[in-house]
Amino acid sequence: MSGPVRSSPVRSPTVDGPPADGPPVEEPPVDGQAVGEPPVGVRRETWRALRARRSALVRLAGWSVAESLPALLSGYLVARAVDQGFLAGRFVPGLAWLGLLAGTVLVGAAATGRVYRALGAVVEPFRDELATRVVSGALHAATRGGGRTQRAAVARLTQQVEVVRDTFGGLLMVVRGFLFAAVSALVGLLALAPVVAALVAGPLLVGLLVFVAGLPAMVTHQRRYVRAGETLGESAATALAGHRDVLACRARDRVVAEVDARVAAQAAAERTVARLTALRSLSLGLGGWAPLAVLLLATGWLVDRGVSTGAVLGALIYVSTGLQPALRALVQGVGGGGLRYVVTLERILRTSPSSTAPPPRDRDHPTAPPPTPARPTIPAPARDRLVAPGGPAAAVRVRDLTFRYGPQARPVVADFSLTLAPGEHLAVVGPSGAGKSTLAALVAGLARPEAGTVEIADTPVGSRSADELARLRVLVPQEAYVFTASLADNLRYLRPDADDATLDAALDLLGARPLADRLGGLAAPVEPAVLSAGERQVIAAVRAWLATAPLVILDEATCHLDPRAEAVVEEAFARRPGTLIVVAHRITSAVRADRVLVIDGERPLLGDHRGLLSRSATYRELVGYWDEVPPPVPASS
Ligand SMILES: Nc1ncnc2c1ncn2[C@@H]1O[C@H](COP(=O)(O)OP(=O)(O)OP(=O)(O)O)[C@@H](O)[C@H]1O
Repeated sequence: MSGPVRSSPVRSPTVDGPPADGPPVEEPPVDGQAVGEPPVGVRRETWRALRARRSALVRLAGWSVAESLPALLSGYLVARAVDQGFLAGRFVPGLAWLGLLAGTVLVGAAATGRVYRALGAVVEPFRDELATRVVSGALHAATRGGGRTQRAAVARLTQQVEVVRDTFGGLLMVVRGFLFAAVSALVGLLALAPVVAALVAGPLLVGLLVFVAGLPAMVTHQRRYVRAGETLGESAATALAGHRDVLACRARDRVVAEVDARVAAQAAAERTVARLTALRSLSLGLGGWAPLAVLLLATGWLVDRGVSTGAVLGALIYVSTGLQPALRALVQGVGGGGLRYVVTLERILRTSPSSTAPPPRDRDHPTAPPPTPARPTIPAPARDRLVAPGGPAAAVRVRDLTFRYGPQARPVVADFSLTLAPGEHLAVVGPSGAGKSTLAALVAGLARPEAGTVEIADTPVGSRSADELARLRVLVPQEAYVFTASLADNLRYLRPDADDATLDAALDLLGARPLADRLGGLAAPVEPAVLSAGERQVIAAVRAWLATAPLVILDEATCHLDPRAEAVVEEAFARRPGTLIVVAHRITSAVRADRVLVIDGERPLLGDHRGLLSRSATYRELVGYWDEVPPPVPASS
């Protein structure tokens, strides 16, 4: 029974703790960003990246000066061409001034290529740093969390690194472009006539102020929009990954409603972001268009005050070809890519630890992995209860088992002990990823523990051959193995001496008769590819039921069957002589078992269904996913 639609954290289970049971531990969200929080370290990180590349920035500035030459001289040269050339009837000097302007344009174009080269020297190392940070963060998280990286999270983060790279480069270009264009234009205007510069600078400043004042709100809503997109993605991915559980626990409507709500939230956030673009248009209108209007309106007044016609024309050129495009690029670049830069970098910094900060180490053993917290083992009274005094030997005895998937990984099973009496029926439940299948593999002798022992029928399973293990236990995994041969051959695989009557009886008992009839009887060929997952599970279940091994472990082996067919199979196994462990994915499996082992992080518990309902919040939470059971038993029962 795994927790549906809940992506559980990787936790190390041990079996049974004290009866008291605290509230379930909630995993902190991957990103704890609350909407409206100020950027975390984005400014600091950006300055650090810029300071670390000072020489590249100096080169960038140098080439930017050369690139800005046309912006600096255009109005001035045009004014000269008009005043000293064309208006005075002297075409050759007029054309010479324009020729000079063409020369500056060529110089500027040549410098633009160099600008991009210098830009790469600033942006690319920053991107590499972030990529390193993301990858090492994911590796550390994986080694802390049991060996598996969150592939979706890493893919998302690396995609975000590319977004930061692009937007960082874009931001540098537009801010730099605006600064050089604005300074060039203002210097040019001052050279033409200081009064013209004053007329242009006023509205330009107002437009800039409006834009800067609106930036915090834009950042907040952009962040909300990004977060909404991610929440929607996570929610949809979880729902997809858990669709089997969702259907099994009839939670479809609830999950659809949840995903719908996320879609609506993202749409609302996107609408707000779109509305805020109006603020950008306002600042562009004030800073870019108002100076033009002011100049045109003031033309007569300027000429009366002795400003030449060429100077007025030159001023218009400064505004329309220099200031206005640069301001538009700034407003659009900062309001679009710039906001994405802030929000995306902020998320990377939150999600991935700094690569310069080493992971915590044991001081005495510098190469030791991070310490894992001590975990409780089954207390003695609980262990004793499982074996009747003076009764037969234990069917399964697990002692102090510890297992991890890699030397640096956190243990999935730690100091785990458990004893099952012969004939006992145990259900193992817990959220997805809690370690149920790992435990099943360890008990079956398929995984080798780092420490501890497993005995089945008083026989240690460690270093046994496959044949010896097959005599001790049968493990039926979720993906049933069926091979191309007759149905009878498939069923006899673990018990070659079974006669047809035995096979027929097993088929009837496990509810597999309709399938056998449809296939054409025991002698009919079985083609695995044309069977459904449920049909393959039925065949594998009958085969396991026929085996003579004293222990059967069903690891979600009936998950593709409907509840009624599953009940038939499990009841057949429960009546079969021997011990049964069921990794359960429906509450009915837990209700049927003698005992239930709840694996969930640091507080695993062992008990029966009713007892666990009254004393385990985790168990109640798991049960709450299913609507096919009666409400929890009150604490007094
Ligand atoms: N081959 C593997 N390599 C590395 N880590 C693994 C491997 N198999 C499982 N894990 C990790 O071990 C932990 C326990 O996994 P396990 O499959 O035993 O959980 P489970 O409770 O059976 O989950 P589910 O109900 O989803 O099958 C998880 O964190 C999982 O990511």
